[in-house]
Amino acid sequence: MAWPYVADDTSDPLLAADAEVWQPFTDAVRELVDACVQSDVDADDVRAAQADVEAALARLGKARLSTTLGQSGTVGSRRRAWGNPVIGVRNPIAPPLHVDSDPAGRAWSDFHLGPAYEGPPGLVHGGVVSLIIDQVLGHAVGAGRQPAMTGTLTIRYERGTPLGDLRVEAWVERREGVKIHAGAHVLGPDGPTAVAEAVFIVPRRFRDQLSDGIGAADQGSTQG
Ligand SMILES: CCCCCCCCCCCCCCCC(=O)SCCNC(=O)CCNC(=O)[C@H](O)C(C)(C)COP(=O)(O)OP(=O)(O)OC[C@H]1O[C@@H](n2cnc3c(N)ncnc32)[C@H](O)[C@@H]1OP(=O)(O)O
Repeated sequence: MAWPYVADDTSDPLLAADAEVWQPFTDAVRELVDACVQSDVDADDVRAAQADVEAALARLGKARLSTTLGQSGTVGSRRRAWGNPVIGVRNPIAPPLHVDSDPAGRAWSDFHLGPAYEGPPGLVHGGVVSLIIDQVLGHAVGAGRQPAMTGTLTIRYERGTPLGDLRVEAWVERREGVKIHAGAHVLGPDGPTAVAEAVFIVPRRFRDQLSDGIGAADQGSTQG
């Protein structure tokens, strides 16, 4: 099976210009989501705001992409993860996280989660914690430039994760053939709130293309 991306020839300057338009718009929609869960105005204001949102929807709905943002790419398989729900430039669901990584297989991010991500009162929804851990694990594993997918993800929720400023760290622990074992945790003001173990798998369909980079030679530990 081929790469699941549709290549296009969008240049870097065009991409940057596109981001300049969409990023502020997405930020505004994210604030709208926050207002949706936090605003305390009366019913007339809510109805008036709904009409404004519906007008915006009519304008945006005039044209639609033929693929998802994740499927569209650029020449050379460079990916445009603009629709990603954790880091996407065009996804207001994304907090968004800015994730740093290094080639040794470590990834980390300092981020903020507001009331739109609440599960238990004042705490982050466990599924959101898992979403963020999965993504940042993906960056740690992807730092080795191997396209791998989460096979198994185990999370131990040590204590509630408070809404607010948080940090996530992930690291590759070892590679065993097509399996990449990795770990991660989310840190709140009082230390780790959730600790994860994961096994990423290089899917069968990618193994032939990557046979040089996978195997016993990749064994190693980079716990961070
Ligand atoms: C180019 C670089 C770009 C860099 C860019 C950087 C940025 C990068 C950011 C990405 C950020 C995304 C981060 C989100 C990550 C997701 O959310 S991924 C989405 C969630 N995961 C899925 O949807 C996966 C669904 N499952 C599958 O597609 C397939 O089951 C899998 C996992 C690919 C495995 O299928 P397969 O390739 O056919 O595997 P198979 O040959 O049967 O088994 C191979 C080995 O793996 C083991 N295995 C199979 N399945 C599993 C499993 N689920 N658990 C544990 N072990 C398993 C088998 O037992 C076997 O082991 P051995 O017998 O060899 O010892």
